[in-house]
Amino acid sequence: MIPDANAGRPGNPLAFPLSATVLTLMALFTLPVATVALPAQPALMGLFLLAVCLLNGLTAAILCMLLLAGSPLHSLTWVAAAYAFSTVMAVMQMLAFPGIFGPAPLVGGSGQTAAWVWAVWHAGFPLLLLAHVGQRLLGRHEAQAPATQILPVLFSVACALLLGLIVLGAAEHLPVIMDGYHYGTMLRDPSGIGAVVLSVTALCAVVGVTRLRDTFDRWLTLGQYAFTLDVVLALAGQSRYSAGWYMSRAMSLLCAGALLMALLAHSFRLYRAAAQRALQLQVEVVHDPMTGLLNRRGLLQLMQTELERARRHARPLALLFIDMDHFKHINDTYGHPAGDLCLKSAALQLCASANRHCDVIARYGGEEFVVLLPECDETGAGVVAERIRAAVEAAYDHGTVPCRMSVSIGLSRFPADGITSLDELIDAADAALYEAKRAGRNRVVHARPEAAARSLSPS
Ligand SMILES: Nc1nc2c(ncn2[C@@H]2O[C@H](COP(=O)(O)OP(=O)(O)OP(=O)(O)O)[C@@H](O)[C@H]2O)c(=O)[nH]1
Repeated sequence: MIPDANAGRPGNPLAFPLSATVLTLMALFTLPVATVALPAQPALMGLFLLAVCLLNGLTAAILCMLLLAGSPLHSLTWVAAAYAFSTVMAVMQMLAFPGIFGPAPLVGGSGQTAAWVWAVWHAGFPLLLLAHVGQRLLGRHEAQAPATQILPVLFSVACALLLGLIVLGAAEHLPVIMDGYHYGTMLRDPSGIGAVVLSVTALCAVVGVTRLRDTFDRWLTLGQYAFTLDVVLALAGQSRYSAGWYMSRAMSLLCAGALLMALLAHSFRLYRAAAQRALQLQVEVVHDPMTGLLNRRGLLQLMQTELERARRHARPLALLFIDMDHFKHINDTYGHPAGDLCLKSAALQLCASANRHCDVIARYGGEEFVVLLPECDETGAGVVAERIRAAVEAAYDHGTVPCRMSVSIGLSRFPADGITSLDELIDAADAALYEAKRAGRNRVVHARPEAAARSLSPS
């Protein structure tokens, strides 16, 4: 379902079964003592609802952001809606629960307002998950634009607000499901039975449709499993502040946190993959894939820096412009793969011949290379150029290429008369290279920039 998140990462296979086992054991240990009354902690309920609200809200927000960003998580749009619904209902329950903001509830005088908010909440969440299952069964999510996918979330928030406000305002007129702290009647009432049936149905539907195929399916299922246990334990407890009631709060938190953990792990993996790709692109954009040398873009970036450094510290800088001789003939006679092999071999000879740490070697384009030699005067550069020429020529004797090959090299230097910029340094070397070709190839020619400048200037 989400290829980008799970590519090559099946996740820890034990995490899901272990978590499900822990939830089951927690429920099994609690059920026999579910009705045991424990000390009332309304302030704890405030903290709990705040946490549930934050966890659900974060889950919904992250899902919405991923949806808007065009993530392939698009089939989770109704899941985002369900968590958004839970967020609003948690706020409603905070307002309706006595003892959080004062002895009386902030809104809704009736003692059963909070119970009705709970009933609506625990019917709405599984219903929205069933909508998610329906959407996956119909496969309707693929074609929708990212912004359209947020509509179910807006719809669920509107429903939660409307239903919540109705319950807050009219709970006194609804059937009685709360007697003091006791809500045992919900076990026989549609409000309780409905919540159980919907939760179990949603759980079975999620398992049946997703078949727990990927990480998200598993954590979504775990969240719904915790939600179902939340409903069962709350009803089994039959009254506020019973063991079952407290354990159901814990389950509610786990439901809110399960998918959030999976989303955070997903976001972390996405971020790490993006950061690695960005680094990789930074390298790729300045390198030639065939030879592994710098490409023209990378070379020009470095050259500018080296020229400024040479100018500032009055140090010499030399440039070799290198072109393979009769390379078209090599391609035509031996084929392009052989031509490529020759280029790679020539690149290796360049690296072996200009081997100072500061030397810069680049593939300028096609069968042209440039070697930049910082801290190297004309004599030294001539030695390196001759070494390169001889090494390329000797490659055939060493059996690394299928044919004889040679290079012509133009050498320019800085400082020199008439050379003040990068372009002039390159042009001077290029002109010298042209001289080398004209003079018969397989040779090194030193630039005479003053002469070149004179010859280029219109008479
Ligand atoms: N195999 C291969 N050939 C390339 C590559 N890049 C450029 N070439 C070839 O290099 C050849 C360059 O030919 P020309 O510019 O005519 O130069 P040349 O044949 O070397 O002749 P001179 O430079 O005058 O000695 C062309 O046939 C290009 O197709 C490459 O990456 N691989």
